[in-house]
Amino acid sequence: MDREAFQERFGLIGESAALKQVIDKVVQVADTDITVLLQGESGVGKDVTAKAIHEISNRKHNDLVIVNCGAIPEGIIESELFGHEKGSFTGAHEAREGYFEKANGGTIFLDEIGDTPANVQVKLLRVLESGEYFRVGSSKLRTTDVRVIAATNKDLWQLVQEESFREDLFYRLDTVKVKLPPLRDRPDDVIPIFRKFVTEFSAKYDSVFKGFSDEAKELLVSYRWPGNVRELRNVAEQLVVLEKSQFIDTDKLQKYLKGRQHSGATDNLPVLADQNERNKNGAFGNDDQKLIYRALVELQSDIGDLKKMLANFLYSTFSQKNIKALPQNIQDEVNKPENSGMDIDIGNAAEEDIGVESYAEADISEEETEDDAFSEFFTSDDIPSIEKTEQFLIEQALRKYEGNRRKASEALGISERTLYRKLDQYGLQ
Ligand SMILES: Nc1ncnc2c1ncn2[C@@H]1O[C@H](COP(=O)(O)OP(=O)(O)OP(=O)(O)O)[C@@H](O)[C@H]1O
Repeated sequence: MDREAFQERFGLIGESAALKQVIDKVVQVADTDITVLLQGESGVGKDVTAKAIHEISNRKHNDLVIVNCGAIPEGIIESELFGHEKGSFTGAHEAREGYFEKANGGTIFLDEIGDTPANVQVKLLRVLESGEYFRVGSSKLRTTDVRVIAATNKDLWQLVQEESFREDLFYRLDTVKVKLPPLRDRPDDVIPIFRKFVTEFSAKYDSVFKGFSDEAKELLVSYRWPGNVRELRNVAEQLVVLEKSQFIDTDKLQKYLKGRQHSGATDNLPVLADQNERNKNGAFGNDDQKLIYRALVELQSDIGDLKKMLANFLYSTFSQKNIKALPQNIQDEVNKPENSGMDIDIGNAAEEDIGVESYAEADISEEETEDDAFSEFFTSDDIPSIEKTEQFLIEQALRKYEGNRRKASEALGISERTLYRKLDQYGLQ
């Protein structure tokens, strides 16, 4: 297959020398079993290229298994990749094959490979070198025959320098490196790709804008496109839908680009108020003020949550003696009833009955407190309602297991899902 046929078949538009070079290399190696490392910023086309390589390889009749190594929680990535045996960890009710097993005979695409945890990197190296691996919880050596395509938006060599990526794995992956250049480095590609998206979206939404001014075209080409082709696609879609029958000049186009026009610290602000959107005194307009206000309120609430989390953590981790050694303002926060891990809503009378308010203040051990609370609660003359008892037990269980909901639900003999529902029902955090 030649370059033009490849571009045509996979809809990869572009006329820049940089893209042509990339495609030539891809076509050259696609029909082999060689490992390919795709490198490039987010949205440059790594995913679509990996799929294309598989589609024209001699493995195309078998599976292409796509794994986003950065999206799988660290605790389960090994079993996801290599599978596990029944009973090998809590929750492993059945034996399960992993992605390498599924991809046997086909291709595995390891996206965001730079995010693979260190303990799994060593196992990846082995399977890449010899095709050998073990399921979690098994000592039986298995083999798989996979072609590996990996992708990263990070500089893997830099990760090696920082010792977060194994050097041997780096060299193993670095066999054929395909660097997909960012869109800003191939301005010749912008208009052709944009045209393709506009045609597609116009057909999809039965909508079209009237045309484009020359200045607007220039702006499209000179814009930095931090989100690369994905961002260009989004802009095309928005213009087709939101600017139906309109003529697009730079002002109109700016609306869809301006949030990302500038680079630097202001990129992190929720609002980028353009000078021309401010009033004559240079003050922010109404909408800007609202957005800034909303952002500040959210920030305040986030800080409040963080304070609570920290206070809860300190309360459950530190002894009262240690808490007393903390600065007074932190002690005050920790000793607030809602942060002392005892924010159950059981009414004042019941609180007094079981001595809840003394938890944060008394210099007594946790175990004594729990025992007291239980005996007082259950020997009280007033029979507490089932609801109050339930709340009390949930709170005690959470307290005993330091907020660990899985352990608490196990102790209570209910599912974790039921526990969540009850916490919600009783307004407990
Ligand atoms: N040259 C191109 N011509 C047409 N469409 C393209 C081109 N390059 C990329 N695209 C499209 O841009 C979008 C983003 O591409 P893709 O998902 O492959 O990027 P990526 O590099 O894998 O991004 P990420 O790292 O975020 O996963 C997709 O819709 C893809 O089809």
